[in-house]
Amino acid sequence: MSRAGLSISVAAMTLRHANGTVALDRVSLELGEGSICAIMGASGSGKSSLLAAIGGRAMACQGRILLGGTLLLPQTLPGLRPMIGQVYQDHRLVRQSSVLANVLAGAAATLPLWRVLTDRYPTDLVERAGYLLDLLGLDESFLSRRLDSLSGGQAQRVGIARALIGGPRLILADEPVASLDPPTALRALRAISSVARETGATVVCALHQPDLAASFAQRIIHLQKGRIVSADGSVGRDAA
Ligand SMILES: Nc1ncnc2c1ncn2[C@@H]1O[C@H](COP(=O)(O)OP(=O)(O)OP(=O)(O)O)[C@@H](O)[C@H]1O
Repeated sequence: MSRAGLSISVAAMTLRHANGTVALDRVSLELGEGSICAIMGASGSGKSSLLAAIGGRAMACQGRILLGGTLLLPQTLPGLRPMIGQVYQDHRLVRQSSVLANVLAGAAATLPLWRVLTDRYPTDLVERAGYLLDLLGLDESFLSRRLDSLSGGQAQRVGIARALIGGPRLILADEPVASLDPPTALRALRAISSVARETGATVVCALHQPDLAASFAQRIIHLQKGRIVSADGSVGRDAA
């Protein structure tokens, strides 16, 4: 599995929420394909808003975003979305479904509809789900468990596996280790970066822990009140 990651180009982007709050203020950012970037900043600084904008979940009111050279617009989003794996801050998992079904949902967009509707997923994909969960520290006994029987930290790792299973060219992770103890957090970030290296995916990840960001990312971007106040490191894999 080797495909190029998506480059990211954000130019003078301003994002204003419906209530008038300016969450991002003229943010510009260039990330090379396959690079791993951490976004840091205090609560409310705009990390989730930036990830939402790049993931096409919040349209910029000014500026532009290009993913792999394609301008992000409502009409280009359906083509881009299957290339993006997203880890949400609030997990967005189906509590009544099994762990396996939740993970496989991340690959649904890449499969023929009949497979999704009949719940008949390719064997290699089911094996991949087990592999990813194992990488994240959840053994195969978790596959058949209902999501609502899991702890918060276990559920968070299911959300990570769901984002990774479709072989995304871009991984956007919003505080993916917020519910995890330090060793498990490190393990989860290593799982994300090892899958990204394997597939060539670009990664943008919001984190609160400076030590984890330093060990995980080639580049760290600091946000403050919706603006980039510093961006360490260089773009692309050469900074590894
Ligand atoms: N749906 C929304 N409607 C209105 N304002 C919002 C909305 N979502 C976020 N905001 C505001 O936008 C700003 C940026 O919020 P954002 O969630 O991006 O910050 P964050 O850095 O991810 O914070 P945290 O670390 O707490 O998750 C904040 O002032 C927040 O109150």
